[in-house]
Amino acid sequence: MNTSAAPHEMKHNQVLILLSCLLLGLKWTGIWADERLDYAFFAGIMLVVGLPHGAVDHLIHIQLKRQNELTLQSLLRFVSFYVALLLLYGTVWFFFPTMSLIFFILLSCYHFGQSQWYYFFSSSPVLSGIVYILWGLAVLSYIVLWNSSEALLILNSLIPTLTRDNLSEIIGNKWSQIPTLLSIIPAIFLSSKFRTFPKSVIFWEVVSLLAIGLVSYFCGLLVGFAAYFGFWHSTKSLAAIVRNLRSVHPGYSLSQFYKDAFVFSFISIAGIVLLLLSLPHLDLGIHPVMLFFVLISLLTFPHMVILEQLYSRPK
Ligand SMILES: CC1=C(/C=C/C(C)=C/C=C/C(C)=C/C=O)C(C)(C)CCC1
Repeated sequence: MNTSAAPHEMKHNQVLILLSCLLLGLKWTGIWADERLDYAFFAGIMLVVGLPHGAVDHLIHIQLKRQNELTLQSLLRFVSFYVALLLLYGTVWFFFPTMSLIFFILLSCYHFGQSQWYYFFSSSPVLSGIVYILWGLAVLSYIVLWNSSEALLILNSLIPTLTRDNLSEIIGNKWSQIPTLLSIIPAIFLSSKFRTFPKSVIFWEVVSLLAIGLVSYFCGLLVGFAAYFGFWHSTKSLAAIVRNLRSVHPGYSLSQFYKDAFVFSFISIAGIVLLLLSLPHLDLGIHPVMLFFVLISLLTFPHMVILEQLYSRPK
């Protein structure tokens, strides 16, 4: 348990809740109605925090390995490891898309839960792993199941058998109730923390889930995902990364972070834009947003391995 992190996580949650209210206000009043704004918001979030938060993994890696300096040799070794994992996972996606999607979703849920609730755990990797996955599943279900038509359109281009009819046969037509059911276990977990954490910390975690749910429900798939991914996941991971680097390089600042993140953010953006532009010529029959998620999953796979080491490091 890391109770000393609770106050700043609570403040962070409050700021993000405020941002979510602002977003909901813009949507409800009709000021934000143009669909092009949804795409612009999605792209903006990816550029400003989404991609950069995963672009200093090389620095975290050398810091965790207790090497003081980044040498050309250590950078090359790291990049080879990254590219090897990326290519391996890319090949698996190509041959086994359904299995890869399930793997990606479970890993993402774990990664999402970890960035939000890491401070509730210090040991017990099994319990924390289960709780992280369940938290992530609840949040992802708000985003995907409350926007199921949009989500199916994207998913269907990768897995043609994934249709509403086929899914209804498995889970019936009670889609929209699944997110509420999935919220029960994180809620039970939070109530078990009343004795060890201040009530206000628990309260703002509940409101955070509510805010993510409301934005997902009212703002559509793209904005719902971008708001969760950008506001909550990326800024929280980014804060953890900066805190970590600051523990070794006192005075490490946000502007230094963005300078350090520039090269790999630029390479990722250029790669994604290139692949999306060449999509019409590749004849893959895959929806551009789905291709984007596959590309993100490739970049995210090695990133999750590095962040796992950062969060599970003894405090
Ligand atoms: C929203 C959404 C999906 C899930 C996306 C996920 C799970 C993204 C995870 C990103 C991560 C983990 C980034 C890490 O930094 C699907 C199901 C692919 C398609 C429908 C829309």
